[in-house]
Amino acid sequence: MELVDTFGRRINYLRLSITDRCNMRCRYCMPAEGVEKLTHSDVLSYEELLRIGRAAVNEGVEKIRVTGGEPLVRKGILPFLSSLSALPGLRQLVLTTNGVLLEELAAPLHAAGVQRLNVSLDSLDPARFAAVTRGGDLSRVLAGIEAARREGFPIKLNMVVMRGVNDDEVESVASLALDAPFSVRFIEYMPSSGEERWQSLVVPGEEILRRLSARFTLELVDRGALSGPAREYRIPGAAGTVGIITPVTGHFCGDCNRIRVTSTGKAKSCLFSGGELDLRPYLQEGDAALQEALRRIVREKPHRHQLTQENDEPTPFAMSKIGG
Ligand SMILES: Nc1nc2c(ncn2[C@@H]2O[C@H](COP(=O)(O)OP(=O)(O)OP(=O)(O)O)[C@@H](O)[C@H]2O)c(=O)[nH]1
Ligand SMILES: C[S@@+](CC[C@H](N)C(=O)[O-])C[C@H]1O[C@@H](n2cnc3c(N)ncnc32)[C@H](O)[C@@H]1O
Ligand code: SF4
Ligand code: SF4
Repeated sequence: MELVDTFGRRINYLRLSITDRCNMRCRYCMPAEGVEKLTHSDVLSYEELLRIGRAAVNEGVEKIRVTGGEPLVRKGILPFLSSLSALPGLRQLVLTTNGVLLEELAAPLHAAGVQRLNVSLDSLDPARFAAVTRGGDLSRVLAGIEAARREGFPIKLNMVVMRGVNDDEVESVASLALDAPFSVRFIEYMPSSGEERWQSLVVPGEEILRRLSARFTLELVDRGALSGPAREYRIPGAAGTVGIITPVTGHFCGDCNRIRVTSTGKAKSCLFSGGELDLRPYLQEGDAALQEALRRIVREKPHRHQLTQENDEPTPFAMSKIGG
């Protein structure tokens, strides 16, 4: 089976959010307070999430990224990941985390079959890190990244670049790729939670690249079939790579290969726009119904999002609920 949308894009990547809770409150992702907490019964059980994963794999999905909220705060995640990784036909099980709990969980995550980790890292300055994440402890995240490295995980580091907040650190964060095999990615800030004047925080990917080019020689790397949205560059002599993710200024929608499912069971055809389908009623039926629901969401996938820096309409959605 293959999932192909109306624009001929093959959908082989599912981003599965398993919780909307988090042990940090990054200013670009969650409001300081007033996030309505989902109750236990709102959130899908692991059994239901596994059924969704299986249905997606039966439809031709080859890569599942587990995300959140912070996926590592949900109890019982390890047996769930083991079951997910055992799905016949799944080629990649990967996870995005803020790294806070990685020091203790890197080894069991590896044993559970997770193949790669993406870790958020927005500053190398402890005070600034704490400010951006509203209380995050940089030393724990760095210890987590180190533990994941020792465990042999390929690691991508994600930095959301915000003008006047952390953009002066682009070069120093990129330097992490010189000696260690990290793939360091700089992400354009996207509007979240309907905020105003978000445009002033966006540092366009081309500007980030210009700054990196002034410091390093950059050689474009070819993209693979299961690759995410980043444009990646090699620095001659460096152990890792650097890259940009440009959801605002440069559409990668033409190559989009993914759908999303939230922890409450809402399937989303696109991060920003397009339809949402509640999978709960389909979970009451057999797997065939669930697979048909996934085909339906793929049919509704929009060509691209309408977000531009010129667009003043704030987008009313919470990244932490969708999983990025
Ligand atoms: N607009 C948009 N942004 C995305 C999409 N997929 C990922 N992102 C953003 O890219 C950033 C990094 O996402 P990750 O969770 O690390 O996943 P990824 O980049 O797909 O991961 P890889 O498959 O390892 O390259 C996050 O800020 C996401 O919100 C997408 O389909 N559309
Ligand atoms: C929502 S988080 C969930 C996983 C995990 N808690 C983490 O922080 O990596 C997934 C990704 O979305 C990114 N993200 C969240 N809000 C964003 C925003 N407003 N603009 C760009 N990226 C954002 C984060 O940096 C992270 O890489
Ligand atoms: S980006 Fe990740 S760590 Fe930060 S608040 Fe959102 S879910 Fe939590
Ligand atoms: S904005 Fe929508 S269509 Fe574009 S890459 Fe992201 S999910 Fe795909």
